[in-house]
Amino acid sequence: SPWKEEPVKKFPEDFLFGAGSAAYQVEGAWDEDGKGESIWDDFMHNKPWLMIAQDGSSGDVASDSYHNLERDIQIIRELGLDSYRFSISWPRLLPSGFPDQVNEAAIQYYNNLINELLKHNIEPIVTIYHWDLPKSLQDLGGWTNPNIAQWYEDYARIVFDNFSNRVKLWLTINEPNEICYLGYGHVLEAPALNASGIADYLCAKNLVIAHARAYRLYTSQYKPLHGGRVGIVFSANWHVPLNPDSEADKLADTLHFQAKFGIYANPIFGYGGFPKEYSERVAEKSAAQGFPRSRLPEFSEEEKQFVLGSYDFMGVNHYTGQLVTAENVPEYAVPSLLDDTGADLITLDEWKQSTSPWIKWMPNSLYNQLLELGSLYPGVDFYITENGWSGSTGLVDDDRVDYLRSCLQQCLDAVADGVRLKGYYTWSLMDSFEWAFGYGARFGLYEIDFEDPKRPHTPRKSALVYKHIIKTRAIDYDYAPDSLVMTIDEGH
Ligand SMILES: CCCCCCCCCCCCC/C=C/[C@@H](O)[C@H](CO[C@@H]1O[C@H](CO)[C@@H](O)[C@H](O)[C@H]1O)NC(=O)CCCCCCCCCCCCCCCCC
Repeated sequence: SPWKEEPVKKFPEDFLFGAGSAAYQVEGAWDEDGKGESIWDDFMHNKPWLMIAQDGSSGDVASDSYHNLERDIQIIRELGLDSYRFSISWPRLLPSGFPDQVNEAAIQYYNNLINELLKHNIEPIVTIYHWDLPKSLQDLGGWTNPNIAQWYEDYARIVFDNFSNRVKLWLTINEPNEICYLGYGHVLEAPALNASGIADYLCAKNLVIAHARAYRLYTSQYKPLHGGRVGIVFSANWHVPLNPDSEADKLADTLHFQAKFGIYANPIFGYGGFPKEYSERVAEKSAAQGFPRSRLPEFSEEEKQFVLGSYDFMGVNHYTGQLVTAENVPEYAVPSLLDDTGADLITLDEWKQSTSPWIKWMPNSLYNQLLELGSLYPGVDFYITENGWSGSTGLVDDDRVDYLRSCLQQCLDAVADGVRLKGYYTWSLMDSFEWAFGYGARFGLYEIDFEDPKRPHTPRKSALVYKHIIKTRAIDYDYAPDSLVMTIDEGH
């Protein structure tokens, strides 16, 4: 392999280096040009007390990308990215949620973005759904209503009809666990349903079927014409038993992994349906709690076969890791997913803390995660679709530089050890609306001044370091930029 023969490990020429964003986090223009209301518009406007930031912020204007397409293209070109990840807003494209009206202004905006990227040889990778469900569909039950699989396929068809002649890499859904568990099981994300152990499980089944419908639609009708590839994005943070010799900790780790990852990945990439151990656990708990059937729904044999194998690759979002234990587990709500797992999560004080309370720097977590995924799903191609470090305002972001280099080194090491990793997208291109944390957690390679109506952008040190890595396709730990000035290089 070329990876092992190089004295300094280098990324191959066809490895995609990118950066990412999501519509609600950057676009703004929340009610302009015919856009419909999303569950995040509703959450921020009507339930602000649920926000962690408690500052009344919202994505109404965000980074104002809807009005600053040229600026976004400029910074992507300055960085020399091979690829840019962005999402399409379902309520911007289909204001009612259904294809009865298709918003021409949305088609125009995404067409312009895609065309500009291609003009500069930047490969678009498009997320079809990154959390901004039309509120009208949530009023009908959202992801807990089995009809959503059909609604999502209808939406995906409009997306493919308009953009698949130019977009070759598709991500159906971003982070099922965060959608279902944090949004339907908790109040940490929209729609804040707070019905864990029931709504999150209904969501999980409907979501993987929706994904499979979009995948099969693409494969039968668009792939023969355009030859693209379709995947789904999971959040995969690294977990190991706190005490590797404890059978109880090992079981808690397995069940926790299945609850947060396996119930989404196994139906598509594994042996079909929900994972066996977790299904048995929830069935036992449900019976003991007086439910007439398991709270975890079942797949029919036909559904299992329809979903199984519905992928061309797996997108992986990775930020951190935790240790899992069955000891001193808090009294979780009953029923709830956490109660079903019987697990508690621990982090160590010596791991560096980011601005986001849930991200600590667990050494080597990305390498370990990639190795585990590579061995669980041999032959599958992977992309790191998100990885990043949150800080605060300021341009000299040395922690982010260190984290970036370390994570890219772990990618190189994983590939050298046989993992089929095809690309890496840092999160994120620019500062953006960080969900329940508002503008308090900054992930951007570019800083955005949210106080200024023009939303000016300024490169951080990490932007220059990432640019150098992309250009040389290697990690030079001694590289330090002379200044923080960014320009577009010849050929970009
Ligand atoms: C008695 C027990 C009560 C149980 C309460 C359960 C609470 C669960 C807490 C779970 C916290 C973990 C949240 C992590 C979410 C991330 O996976 C997710 C990643 O999303 C992607 O990342 C980008 C950066 O965030 C984002 O911009 C991008 O769009 C997206 O694709 N991130 C989010 O969902 C953002 C909002 C998270 C809100 C979390 C609130 C955390 C509250 C405090 C947690 C304490 C930390 C404990 C650490 C260990 C826990 C796992």
